Amino acid sequence: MLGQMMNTQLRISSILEHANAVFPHQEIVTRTPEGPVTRATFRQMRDRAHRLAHALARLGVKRADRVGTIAWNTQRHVEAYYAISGMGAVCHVMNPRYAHEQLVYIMNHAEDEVLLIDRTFIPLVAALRPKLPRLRHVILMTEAEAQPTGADAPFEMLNYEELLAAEDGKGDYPWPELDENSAAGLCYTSGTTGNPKGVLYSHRSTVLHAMATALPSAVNIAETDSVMPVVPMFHVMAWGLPYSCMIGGAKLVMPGPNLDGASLFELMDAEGVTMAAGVPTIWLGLLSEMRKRGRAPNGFKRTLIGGSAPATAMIAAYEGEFGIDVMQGWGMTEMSPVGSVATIPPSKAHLPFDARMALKSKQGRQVFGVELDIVDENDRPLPHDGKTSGRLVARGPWIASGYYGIDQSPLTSTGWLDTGDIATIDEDSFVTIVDRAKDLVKSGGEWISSIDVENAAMGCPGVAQAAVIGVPHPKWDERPLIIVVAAEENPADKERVMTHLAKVLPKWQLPDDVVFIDAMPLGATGKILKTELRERFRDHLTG
Ligand SMILES: Nc1ncnc2c1ncn2[C@@H]1O[C@H](COP(=O)(O)OP(=O)(O)OP(=O)(O)O)[C@@H](O)[C@H]1O
Repeated sequence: MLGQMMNTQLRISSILEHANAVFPHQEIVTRTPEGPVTRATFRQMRDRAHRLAHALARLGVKRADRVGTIAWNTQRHVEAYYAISGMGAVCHVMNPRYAHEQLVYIMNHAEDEVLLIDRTFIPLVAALRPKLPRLRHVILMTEAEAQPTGADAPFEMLNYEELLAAEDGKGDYPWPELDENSAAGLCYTSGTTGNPKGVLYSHRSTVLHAMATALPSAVNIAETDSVMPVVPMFHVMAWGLPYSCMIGGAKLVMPGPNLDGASLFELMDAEGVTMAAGVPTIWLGLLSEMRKRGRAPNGFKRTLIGGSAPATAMIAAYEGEFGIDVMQGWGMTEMSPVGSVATIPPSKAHLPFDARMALKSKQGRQVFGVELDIVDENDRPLPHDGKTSGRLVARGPWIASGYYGIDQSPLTSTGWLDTGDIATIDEDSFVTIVDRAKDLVKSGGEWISSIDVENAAMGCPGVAQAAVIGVPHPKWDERPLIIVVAAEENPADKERVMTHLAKVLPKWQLPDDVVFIDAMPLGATGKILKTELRERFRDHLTG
């Protein structure tokens, strides 16, 4: 017997219409790539998204066409998210930090017909343009009067505001009644091995992911919040925040291109940001700015840190020095991205500070909708005892079942997504990522977690950043090498780092050497690029 409830479809356009109906006066604030801070209400933004959809239709965009974006976190980019997906086309976000040949591959593979860009990326697109035969229009997201001409416009660009102005008075765009499984968004993983792979989100997966992440047991997004997604909109749809904030009714504060600690602090302070989200390297910058000023930005209460493991020392500094609640999130492009969030359950709230910080250093518990498990090499489930480690697998309605346009499956033999991470899960469902399988240091048949050694090093005074890699060793196959960026104040030296590590790690896990560098190489998403470090220091122990 079937239930008798309506089978209305989950669509991204319904998020926009809901926000317009229920939170019409809520604001989106942007520090634009041009500099000034702009603001609009959700209602104004919704009307502009309708006009953009009209304009794209006039340019010939049809259902299922791919429309690319290379843009910062801005109001116009959010409008593009809603207009493109709402009209039934596919919003293809691209990371401008990818290598040129990767971007050319991605855009040709996705067959983008129209591309929306910020002015920062004119030189980048000028270099790519001759290699993009399918691309019909490039739209520059800037004011009409700021549209470049002559040598500043090396290829033909339409102006975003002129396109919108031409649609004035047209009224609402008739959002099509799409099947909820229709494609809505496209994001390519960086593909540290081989070509990038496209993950194709649907309306259903996007809406469900946004609803689940907004829940109090996950990221907890409310109308009283002012949320700043520092995580770029070109990286896994800014972890779904442009959707979940409009479901929850939270004010959106978009930082544009300036992501240094001082710029973030100023905008957060002015806009009363209560919750901000980004990768660990961003929060190191903000932490040092807060220490310089001796205070946190006005109203700042919580931060969501994910994308790679935040050091326990940093979590403890946010909480201990500034009273800011750190939530760690774990996930991946193939998972829309959120899989788990670490928050302290009431049953553990009485624990001493260090024990609570240790719990927050785990990657947290699965959010509703996602099932997580660990398996052995034959895909057989392993015990959730907090000790046994295995390959972390996931399944759920916002987890990829394949890649766009290529015949390569990310699934295990039992149909779960293989995340490429090695993890333990305890009796309370807390997941601990031991390491990415490819980052584990394999020393004489034993595995050393680079995350554990990095965490230990980050607790050493005078260490600003630490990365551990496995390098070839004549006797043990691989041994850990630690690469350190020393803090400006009271910088650590080799002896201090090794003495500190010897106090907290077993002897066999101690790195064979400490190397100091001026700055960590960062990948396209702001994570430390271990592939580059491995390449650079491959011969360090063998000469
Ligand atoms: N909180 C976290 N703690 C530890 N690792 C994390 C965390 N969040 C994400 N990760 C790591 O990031 C991975 C997902 O990365 P993502 O999908 O963003 O692409 P990426 O880092 O660019 O990698 P690639 O494109 O090469 O697959 C996870 O599998 C995990 O290894």
